Amino acid sequence: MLTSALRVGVVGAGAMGFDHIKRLSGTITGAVVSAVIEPDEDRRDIALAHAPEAQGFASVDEAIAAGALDAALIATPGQFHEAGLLTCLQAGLPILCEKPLTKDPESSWRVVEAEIAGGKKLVQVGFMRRFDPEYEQLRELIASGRVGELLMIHAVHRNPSVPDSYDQPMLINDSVVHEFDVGPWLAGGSVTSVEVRHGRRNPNTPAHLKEPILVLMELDNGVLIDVEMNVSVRFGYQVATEAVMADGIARIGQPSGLQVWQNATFSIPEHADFTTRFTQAYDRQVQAWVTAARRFLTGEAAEAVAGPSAWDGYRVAVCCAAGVTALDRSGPVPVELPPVPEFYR
Ligand SMILES: NC(=O)C1=CN([C@@H]2O[C@H](COP(=O)(O)OP(=O)(O)OC[C@H]3O[C@@H](n4cnc5c(N)ncnc54)[C@H](O)[C@@H]3O)[C@@H](O)[C@H]2O)C=CC1
Ligand SMILES: O=C1[C@@H](O)[C@H](O)[C@@H](O)[C@H](O)[C@H]1O
Repeated sequence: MLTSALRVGVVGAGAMGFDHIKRLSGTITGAVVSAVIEPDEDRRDIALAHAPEAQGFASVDEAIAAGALDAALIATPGQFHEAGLLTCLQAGLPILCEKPLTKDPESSWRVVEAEIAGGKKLVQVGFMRRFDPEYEQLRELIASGRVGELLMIHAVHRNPSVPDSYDQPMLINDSVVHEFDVGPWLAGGSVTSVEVRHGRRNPNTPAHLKEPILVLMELDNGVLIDVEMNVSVRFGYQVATEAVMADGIARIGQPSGLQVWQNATFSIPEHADFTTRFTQAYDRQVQAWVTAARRFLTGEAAEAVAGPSAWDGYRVAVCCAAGVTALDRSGPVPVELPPVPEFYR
């Protein structure tokens, strides 16, 4: 039974894991980083310097065997998520797992099956856009019908640049993965097909990539969602959405902040990367998860989840698989999902 702060073990102390460690040690209430689980010793030591109450471990098994955590935040690269999830589920730990849930639909399904077998909802997936205040407002506006029925969504997802390790499927699996979650969440429907179009290549695009791409999702309620996925824009990081409704439009993700007029020029700052664009979303996501995990461990709640579930992670993995197929095929690729298991309804 949990009587004090939630002891969180952070698995993976790279870019996102380190960011979450600082968040958990600073802004989040009701939690403490009790374990930094990271095979790279240098990274582990740097992270431990920001988590004064934490012990360091090289693997999840060691940390669990030492009884060092009440809950796990998984921030390893996607291909390692399944192993970490299955180990933590086996130990009955609440888990916040960074996106994607796992690397493909088959492994995501195994996680869904393991969670159902355990009988408790323990897995929350880090689709943090659902916690961004503007996305929340847009969803509420669409659902209210105040501007009429939703017809289409236009989305842009622009990164200034990407590392050499970022390959063509990552346009889908690492980046559009967010739109596959948040688009249907906004529109209140389920994706039935995905199409990818390649237009003129950006001369700034790294030699091994072919982009920008345009991704078109068709939903079962007739709504179309298009996403410009563009990872060589140079000017900054931009994620913006326009919802077209019967009686008007609504936009989120527009530049805001200090406006400057100088030398016959008007400027507003733009984000350089996702860490500032989605600061509030990450903070609110982690706080909601900590609160839910605490309520679960004290017996006040039946589940440890306050956001996207393992089912959402599976559903998105199926969309990503269709999206990767669509990268090399003309026309729409169908998305076929089994019925939502009773456990997730
Ligand atoms: N929600 C968002 O906006 C973002 C989410 N992410 C997600 O966060 C996750 C991590 O991404 P990054 O931090 O960029 O990766 P990274 O490569 O910077 O860090 C990953 C760390 O995990 C460690 N690691 C690898 N295998 C491990 C294992 N079995 N146990 C413990 N540690 C292990 C590595 O040594 C490394 O330090 C990915 O799933 C990625 O998709 C990344 C960027 C933004
Ligand atoms: O998850 C993220 C990165 O991994 C990805 O590479 C970016 O495109 C996304 O905008 C960011 O939120």
